[in-house]
Amino acid sequence: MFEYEPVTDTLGSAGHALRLDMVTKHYRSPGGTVQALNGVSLALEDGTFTAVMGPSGSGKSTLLQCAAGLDSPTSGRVVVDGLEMSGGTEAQLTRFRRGRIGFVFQHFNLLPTLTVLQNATLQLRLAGKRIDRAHAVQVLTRVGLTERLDHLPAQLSGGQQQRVAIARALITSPRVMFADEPTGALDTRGARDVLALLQEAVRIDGRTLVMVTHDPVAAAHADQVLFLADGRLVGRLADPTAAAVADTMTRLTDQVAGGRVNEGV
Ligand SMILES: Nc1ncnc2c1ncn2[C@@H]1O[C@H](COP(=O)(O)OP(=O)(O)OP(=O)(O)O)[C@@H](O)[C@H]1O
Repeated sequence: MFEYEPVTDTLGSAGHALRLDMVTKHYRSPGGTVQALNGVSLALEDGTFTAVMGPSGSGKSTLLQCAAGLDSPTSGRVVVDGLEMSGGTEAQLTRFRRGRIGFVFQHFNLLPTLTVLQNATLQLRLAGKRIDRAHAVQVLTRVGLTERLDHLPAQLSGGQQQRVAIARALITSPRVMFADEPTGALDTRGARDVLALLQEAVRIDGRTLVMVTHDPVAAAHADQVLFLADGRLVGRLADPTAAAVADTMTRLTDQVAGGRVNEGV
């Protein structure tokens, strides 16, 4: 029996792969309390690609960590696949994430002593699931790594390592995939390949993707861009172009510098 109860309130989660209701996150630091997130609410439909942007320190990584169940909000709730995730023990959260949530990190987070195939199937192994080698090879073929199954991460380029990380996330068939600066450590070509694969995960497999990025070109691959400033959502751009994203970011950064965040972008 699963520990988390389905959400049956009047706000309605139907069709929403991910929903955040008034999520706040406060950190205690030597200088006092930092309000990293200040009442963030959003609802993302199935099979959509959302980029999250904002000035440094605006709360992007905190938002991703809380939405992905890697950290707990101070208040508010996170609903994935119609089930509330907030709260619970670390073991319960880990079980909840399995099969629902995939994560792609900026620095790949591969284990250096495991091969490509072993890294890609690690989550299944940790969950005690049977490894379907044919399926794993199929996913690795799709990300262009058929010839590299027995290589170690150190024998791969950055772009190839990130493709292993994408395969690792895809193999568990998650409802929602989170990517934190997935192209931040890659050259232009590596970044382009990774963005194409992430787009494919949404368009072909119907995954819901949330990606934090500083790069307007990367953000322009998404269906929409959400802008954060001082821990609040302050704007949204649908069908973004790189130029429109860059322009909005410039205005937002100027507003933050001038203390005019509440004007919206
Ligand atoms: N563990 C922590 N302890 C204390 N403060 C934290 C912690 N993590 C984040 N913060 C603070 O919370 C705020 C939001 O940080 P966060 O990393 O989410 O921002 P960001 O938008 O991702 O920034 P960047 O673009 O620079 O990566 C910042 O003021 C940061 O200093």
